[in-house]
Amino acid sequence: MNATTQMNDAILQVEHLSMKFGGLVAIGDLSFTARRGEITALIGPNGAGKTTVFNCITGFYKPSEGMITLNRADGSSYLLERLPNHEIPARAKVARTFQNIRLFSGMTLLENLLVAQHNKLMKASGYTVLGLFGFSGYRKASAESMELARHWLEKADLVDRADDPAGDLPYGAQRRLEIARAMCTGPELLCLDEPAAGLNPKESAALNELLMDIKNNTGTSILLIEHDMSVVMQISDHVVVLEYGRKISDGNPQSVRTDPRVIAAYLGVDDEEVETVLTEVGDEDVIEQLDIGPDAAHGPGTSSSYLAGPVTDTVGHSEGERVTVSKGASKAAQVDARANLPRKPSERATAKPTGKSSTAKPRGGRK
Ligand SMILES: Nc1ncnc2c1ncn2[C@@H]1O[C@H](COP(=O)(O)OP(=O)(O)OP(=O)(O)O)[C@@H](O)[C@H]1O
Repeated sequence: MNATTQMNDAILQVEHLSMKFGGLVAIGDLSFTARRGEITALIGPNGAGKTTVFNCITGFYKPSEGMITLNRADGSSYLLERLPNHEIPARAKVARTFQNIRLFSGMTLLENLLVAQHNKLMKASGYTVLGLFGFSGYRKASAESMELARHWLEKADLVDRADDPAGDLPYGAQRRLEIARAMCTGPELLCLDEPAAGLNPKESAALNELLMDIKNNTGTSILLIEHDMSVVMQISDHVVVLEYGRKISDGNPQSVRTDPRVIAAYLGVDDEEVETVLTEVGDEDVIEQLDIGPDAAHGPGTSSSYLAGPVTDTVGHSEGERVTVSKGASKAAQVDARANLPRKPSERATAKPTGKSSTAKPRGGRK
């Protein structure tokens, strides 16, 4: 694969992105790529910086440093951090949904999908009232908008409720309507912020089906923030993991799932599974870490600049050795530090589960 092909394969390139809020470094030197036609998931514990990354991509925040490049299928590229906010959906073709549903709840489902196409319709009217009645271009655009709205209502399995107010829909259906509305803008990159939050298993399955349909049958690539690991593991092609604003893992779902740094930072798997995986990688120290629970001293909210800081901390090791890690080090960094310790081969071979039950949970709860 040559360099040009690789460039075209990347719909989104995030390079050395940093976002600071006063003394708080919410994102620190983050780089990753989302490939065209794939579902890329951005995961990490609460406060890891996922929504901040979305806000930088979609123009809500201007990053402190770094470059965000959107490569459209027609070969044009846009530096999103330099594009005015309103041009990001219109020119770069990036659409997003939010953690909190933002539908027009008093409008019908159909009206919600037509409003999303307002710009296209206004353009076709020539921006005049006369245009609304006189231009054949407007009538054609209007018919196309209705057709597109109907298409996405069908895809979202909502066509039977087209004339109901959006606010009357069950929660899972509202989530699908939001995605349908975003798809009516014809995005090349669809950014979804926790689309499965609050869904029951049946609604979650319907969401997975809709997202797989988008992936397989449209040219739209998906970037997804999600806490629901059943969604992430089932539909993602590529997973990027953040902790304290830094990338700690990047790969396919299977490799990320078994990465000890991820397990230590973001316990999105069953307790038994955590122990099995850690035993397989021979790291009993991490299991002990998990039993201690979340590292409140290093968590968000307790430090005004927890990514930076030369202060060091000395951590006792079960075999009497001592590992020095930076005081602000994340659990992932501590796992890395321990991984560098010399170990006797015989000890590695005989590593056994401790039999202790891991009690640590992902930091914080869902919003
Ligand atoms: N506008 C802001 N001003 C100050 N701090 C902010 C702002 N937005 C985000 N932060 C801080 O940046 C850090 C990352 O927040 P962010 O919401 O991006 O995390 P997240 O990974 O999306 O979390 P969650 O999973 O809970 O949604 C947090 O410490 C948060 O308090």
